Amino acid sequence: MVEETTAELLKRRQELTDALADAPYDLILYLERAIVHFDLVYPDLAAGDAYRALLLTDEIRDENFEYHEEALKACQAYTINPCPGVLDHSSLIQDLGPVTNDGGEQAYNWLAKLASVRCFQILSSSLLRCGCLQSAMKFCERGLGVVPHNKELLQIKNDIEQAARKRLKLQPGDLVEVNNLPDRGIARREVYPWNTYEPDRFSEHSLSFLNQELAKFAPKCEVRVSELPVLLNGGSGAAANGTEAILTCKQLGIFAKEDIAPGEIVLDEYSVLTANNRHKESTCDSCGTELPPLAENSKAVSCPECYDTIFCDDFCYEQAQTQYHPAVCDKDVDSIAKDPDPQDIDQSLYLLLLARLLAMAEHQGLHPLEVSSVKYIWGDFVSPAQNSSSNPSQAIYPPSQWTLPFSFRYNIATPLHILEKMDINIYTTLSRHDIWVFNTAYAKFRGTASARKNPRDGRPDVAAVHPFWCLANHDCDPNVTWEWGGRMVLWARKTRVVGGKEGGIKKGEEVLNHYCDVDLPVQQRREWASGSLGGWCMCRRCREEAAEQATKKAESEKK
Ligand SMILES: C[S@@+](CC[C@H](N)C(=O)[O-])C[C@H]1O[C@@H](n2cnc3c(N)ncnc32)[C@H](O)[C@@H]1O
Repeated sequence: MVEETTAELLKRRQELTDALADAPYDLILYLERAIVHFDLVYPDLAAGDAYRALLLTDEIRDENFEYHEEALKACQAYTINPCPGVLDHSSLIQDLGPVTNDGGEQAYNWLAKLASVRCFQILSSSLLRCGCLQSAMKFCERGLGVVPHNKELLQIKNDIEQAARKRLKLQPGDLVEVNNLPDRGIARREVYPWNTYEPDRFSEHSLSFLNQELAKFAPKCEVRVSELPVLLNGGSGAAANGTEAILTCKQLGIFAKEDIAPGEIVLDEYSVLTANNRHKESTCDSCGTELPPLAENSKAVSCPECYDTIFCDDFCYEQAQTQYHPAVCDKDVDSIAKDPDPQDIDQSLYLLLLARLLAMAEHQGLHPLEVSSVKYIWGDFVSPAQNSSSNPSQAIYPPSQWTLPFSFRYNIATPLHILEKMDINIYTTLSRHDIWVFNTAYAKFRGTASARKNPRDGRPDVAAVHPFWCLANHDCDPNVTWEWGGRMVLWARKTRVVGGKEGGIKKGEEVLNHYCDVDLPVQQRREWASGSLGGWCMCRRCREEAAEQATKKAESEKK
């Protein structure tokens, strides 16, 4: 029964998405799709639709806005009396006061105002479900500014306050201050049921493409299916220290096709999927390397069209020109998300990686999820069934199985703002720039991006995704080590961490990368893996060291 309903909602979602492709400025369609997304338990996507609808209400009401004509025309396809069903909601029309004239532009201004309040209702209730309390409260208050007695908005305000009291552990008399409300929320991390862009990563076709590419910068390696231990969620005892059989899963990994000598370079990868969150910082716009001080013999070049954009040398400039730069050249996107507040550093870097991906897609004429640097990345997705498993009306939001960090600012408002700055129409390009597309890219970046700290103040300010480097799985006794400075280089270790054995990688062995500092003790390595990978590392070294510690602890307790 429940399944049927989901199938019906998914069908309706597709119909509305198709209708939006034909009528991209129709705010009613956006609102209808928002409701469907909400019912399908994707409140993040509902908020995205309601926000696009809200922007269209502004377009209708201000004739100086860029899409005024188009938005008004789309709205005029509907009657005022009766108005579209999605707007005739609870006591909204009564609260706003009826329209006095049901013909001309005045009447459509009224309809746009009514629609804006409906947007505020959907935005505030959806963002509340994602845990973005500050944005939820701000939209709720904007709605109450228009219809102060609207029961639904008053109820949402009360719910936001309750959620805030719980989350901030406030005492009964404490005031809930909007500007102190937490705004970091969480959304579902999944291959959406309608996402047709995810490849079958284990197919012959995918593996042959990946291996063709890999051969260019890691000639002794190949991509193969690998069997990995399932990361353990909060385990202890036998399950955590390896005296029990461990669960495994299939993923991709990198393997040696030939013997690789100790100290030999295994992989040398160049990527333009980079981000820099400092404004006017002297790093190469393409590869992210710190530029040397200007000197007469400097190889650095600047773009002849927008002088502020600097590249290490002609190679980096060429890469930028062929892969992304023309899409952002002289477009005033440079200052967006730069010099963030300390608590926003990670989000700003992921956002700037998304901005780079959008520029690559635009310049290369591809859907963002088709760009080869992200297409084959696994985003640590959870199945849609598991994500929507709880009963929507009784669930506590956001539920614990949701794992994608989400905020109104970084997942909705700023990506759309960046597109506008790039002169991209955010309505007619919905299929490429829907919120689920941004979320999918974020999921892929979250598990794979590497960041570099600025040596002057220790703050991470440059990030990059190297799609092949990140195919090499982690092990706490790695057989390689790496360095990122313009290019990501992996070397075979001369000596292994465990037992000081000789390094090198034999033909057929897996390349064992390290994503954390392997000199840390097992407990700290596992804490890191829990935060970054989503569970305790179950590699042989972790299991053996945990077992050793458990034995020592048991012996000392006996004494
Ligand atoms: C950067 S990717 C590595 C490539 C990945 N195996 C693939 O198929 O694309 C990181 C993800 O691989 C998996 N992984 C890597 N090393 C692992 C390990 N030692 N144990 C379990 N899972 C691991 C985790 O799911 C992690 O989030």
